[in-house]
Amino acid sequence: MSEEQADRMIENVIGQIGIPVGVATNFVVNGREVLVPMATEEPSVVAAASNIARMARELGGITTTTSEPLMQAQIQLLDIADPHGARARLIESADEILALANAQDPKLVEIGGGARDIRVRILPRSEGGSHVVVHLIVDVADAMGANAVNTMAEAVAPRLAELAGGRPLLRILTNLADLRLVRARLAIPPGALGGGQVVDDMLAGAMLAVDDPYRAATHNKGIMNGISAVVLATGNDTRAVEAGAHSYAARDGQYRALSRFERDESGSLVATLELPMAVGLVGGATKTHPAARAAVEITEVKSAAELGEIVCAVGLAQNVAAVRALAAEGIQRGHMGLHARNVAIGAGATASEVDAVASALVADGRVRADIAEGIIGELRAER
Ligand SMILES: CC(C)(COP(=O)([O-])OP(=O)([O-])OC[C@H]1O[C@@H](n2cnc3c(N)ncnc32)[C@H](O)[C@@H]1OP(=O)([O-])[O-])[C@@H](O)C(=O)NCCC(=O)NCCSC(=O)C[C@@](C)(O)CC(=O)[O-]
Ligand SMILES: NC(=O)C1=CN([C@@H]2O[C@H](COP(=O)(O)OP(=O)(O)OC[C@H]3O[C@@H](n4cnc5c(N)ncnc54)[C@H](O)[C@@H]3O)[C@@H](O)[C@H]2O)C=CC1
Repeated sequence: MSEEQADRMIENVIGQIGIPVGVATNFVVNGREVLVPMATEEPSVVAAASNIARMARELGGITTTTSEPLMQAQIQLLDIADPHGARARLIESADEILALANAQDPKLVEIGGGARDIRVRILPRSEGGSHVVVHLIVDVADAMGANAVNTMAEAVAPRLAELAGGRPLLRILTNLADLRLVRARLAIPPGALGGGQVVDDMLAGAMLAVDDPYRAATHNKGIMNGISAVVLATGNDTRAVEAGAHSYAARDGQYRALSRFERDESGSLVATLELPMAVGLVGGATKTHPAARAAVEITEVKSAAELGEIVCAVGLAQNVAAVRALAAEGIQRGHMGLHARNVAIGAGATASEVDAVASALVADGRVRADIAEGIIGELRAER
């Protein structure tokens, strides 16, 4: 991206930060071969996703589904004397409110999207009384949708307040986009994973992440290694997707794993993942960032829904890779093997020394800065 383009994208630009973009290979998603661009600074992430995508091919690759692209804006209403009466009045006027919302975005309506419904929630308020919150549900088509729904929310808020008999306060989308869910499933025979004991141990390890928030945080971080990398590469909003994922992981009141691991009747590992997925092909930086546009082209997707499904497939593959490594040889062998080049550079290796130092670190088995410094010293003494 040129400096001029960057300067138009955000404020007070002083530079740009380069993140490597790798391509995950071996992915078959809903029967289609897909190359997936991943932007990440972390070694072994691209390799791990490619590794499990390869293993999943034997039983047909990764299968995904998605719900409608429905985003929700929240409009908070204050000073309501009769919350239940207000709720009834608002629902009685739903058609008027939807028409007012749709008048804000003729382009979205023209392509088949637009405001679809309202929901009125009455929630207990911690300091006593209740909150009245209206959800405006909008089909955002191929957009991430935040700007689209926020514009509608601000436009309808005064009329909502009038109908409810109070005043509006917050008018903003929720990142807990639980009406815009994406799901992925894969199956791998035990032989490919290292045998039946490895599968049993993967199930036991994954179950700890269902029951224990300390483990769930790390398990889900592994999922987000894949998800955030594709979201970033395609110019989408990583914070929005991350907020959606983590809030969905805590939807029953306890933070849990986003994925589930089981064995099917033939003994194969079956892994599934479901989470909100607010990504778009129009709007935000997806169209303005040249590298993001090129990344989307690599995936050959035609809709935001399809992009979201691929993102989810990569998250699942990444998760299975990490849990397999943890249940088998441990994470350090594969991860540190690929991290060795970073350790070598950090220890001062020059471009011509990096590969030799990394290989020596892997052979030594101790991928550490002090060992790397010693190896560099030896190499230079030999010259
Ligand atoms: C790293 C591997 C894949 C090695 O796995 P391996 O079996 O030792 O390596 P391999 O050389 O036999 O390669 C197997 C396949 O991996 C891929 N692969 C392998 N190397 C490359 C490479 N250089 N470039 C591109 N692709 C690569 C490639 O698909 C290859 O198949 P091939 O193409 O050769 O037929 C494996 O050990 C692995 O999957 N480890 C998991 C690594 C991981 O999860 N890293 C994330 C960082 S750790 C973390 O942040 C999350 C965590 C772990 O805390 C989450 C959690 O706790 O749940
Ligand atoms: N909490 C959050 O997550 C927030 C995120 N944002 C930011 O909002 C941006 C995304 O907002 P958007 O509404 O997606 O962007 P946008 O407003 O740039 O684009 C969406 C608009 O594009 C038009 N459009 C044209 N073709 C379309 C198609 N095929 N499908 C759908 N719309 C089409 C529609 O008029 C639609 O309203 C991101 O940059 C995000 O970072 C902004 C505020 C809050």
